[in-house]
Amino acid sequence: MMEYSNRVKRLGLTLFELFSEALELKPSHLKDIDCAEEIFLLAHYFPSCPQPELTLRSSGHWDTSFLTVLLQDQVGGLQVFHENQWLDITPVPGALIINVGDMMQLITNDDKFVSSRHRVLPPKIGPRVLIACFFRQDHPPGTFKVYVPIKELLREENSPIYKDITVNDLITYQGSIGLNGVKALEHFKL
Ligand SMILES: O=C(O)CCC(=O)C(=O)O
Ligand SMILES: [Fe+2]
Repeated sequence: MMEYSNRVKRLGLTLFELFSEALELKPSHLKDIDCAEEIFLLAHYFPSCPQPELTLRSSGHWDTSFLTVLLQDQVGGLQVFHENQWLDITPVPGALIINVGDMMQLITNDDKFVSSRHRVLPPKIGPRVLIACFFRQDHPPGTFKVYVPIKELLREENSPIYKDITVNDLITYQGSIGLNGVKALEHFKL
């Protein structure tokens, strides 16, 4: 697990460089504001479900991270909401899935990167195993960094859309409303 998370952290450095360049910022910009600094790792185990139609699907949600790196096995079940429909993210051996999270949307001020809504269907044939690495701070309370839209991305017609918040503000609010199809980031709109 340590080896894997170290490799994901290394991958994160490259991803945040590419995202910085896509935003026409200097390559180290997102790293310099500590987006790549920490990961929170979750290992999911979904037991097989003989009658998935009788269960609740894991609700659609948006990750609170800057970016999330997912490693899924061959069982599948992940779906992303795109153009008003749920699309299967079919497993590809050896491939990772990168999700844009709410903190990335916040710092880019809705300009280029919007967090992806996704959900997971229960596996008919399982179990399903998935490792999720969230690039976000995971600190003791009170030590979270406040994030603001990146000023280089703000133009006259593009003033800040969100309040200045920490990822903990998002996580706490999301925890209070649950995964009920409401995007936590919306709550922090100015
Ligand atoms: O199980 C999956 O494929 C996705 C898990 C997920 O979305 C999450 O942990 O936030
Ligand atoms: Fe997620």
